[in-house]
Amino acid sequence: MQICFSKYQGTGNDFILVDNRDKSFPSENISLVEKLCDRRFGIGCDGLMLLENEEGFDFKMRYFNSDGKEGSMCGNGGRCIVAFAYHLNIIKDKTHFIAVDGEHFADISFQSDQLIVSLQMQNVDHVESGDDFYYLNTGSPHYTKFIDSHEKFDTYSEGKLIRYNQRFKEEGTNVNFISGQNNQIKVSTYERGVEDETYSCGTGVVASCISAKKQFKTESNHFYVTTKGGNLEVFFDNKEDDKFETIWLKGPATFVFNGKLDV
Ligand SMILES: N[C@@H](CCC[C@H](N)C(=O)O)C(=O)O
Repeated sequence: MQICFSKYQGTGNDFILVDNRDKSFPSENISLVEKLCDRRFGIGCDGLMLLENEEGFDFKMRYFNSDGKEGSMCGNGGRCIVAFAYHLNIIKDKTHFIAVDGEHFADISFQSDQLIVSLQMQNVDHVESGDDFYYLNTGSPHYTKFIDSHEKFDTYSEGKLIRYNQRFKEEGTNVNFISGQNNQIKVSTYERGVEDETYSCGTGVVASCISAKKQFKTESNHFYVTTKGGNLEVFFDNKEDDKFETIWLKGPATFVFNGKLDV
């Protein structure tokens, strides 16, 4: 069979996008998805997404990590599939779609020629605070830890140690390291399912901003985040201690290329 795909990236978190409205993609074939995502033997990406039809919504997002398994919510992936739906003329500048963690709203805007997607994320109503970490679910599970500096910091090795510790080895977790102060932070992420550091992780950046709000007790609910692959903004309402609502993740979602592959 031939697979037609588009490659997108959101702050360096890169994805294969397939229009699967005809349901022809063999999504149960884990080894095929894994091979397509492989950077040496396939197209190469952090994750693969299928855009499908769903009644009552503009589309349905299905996300697979690069290990080939269907994953939890991907924030940068969510922003990229909105750009994909826009380029397929399925939506205009606003959308309402469904993903594994529930419904999402998103808006498209342009800064110069750059397409920007603002994506509304699920509310967060519980944040575990440990001695030197926070743990919360922003659509995907995230462990967050503050570090003095990212200079010479080994996100891959340090992240892997936490992801495979006694607590997390079965289910896994994504692990984020945060430097900076108040509402201006830098975030690096080890992603489960990719089992590597990625250039950016949207749900991880949201989790990191909520953690920074708690850690620095800052007044601001609008955060500016630097990742290895670019800049993101996060803003939310926080009227009660651990309740974070109307959470938005904003940043560029960029088309890279189209391709066809015989498999
Ligand atoms: N890169 C993603 C997170 C993807 C999900 C994660 N790897 C998991 O399955 O836990 C993002 O941008 O949020």
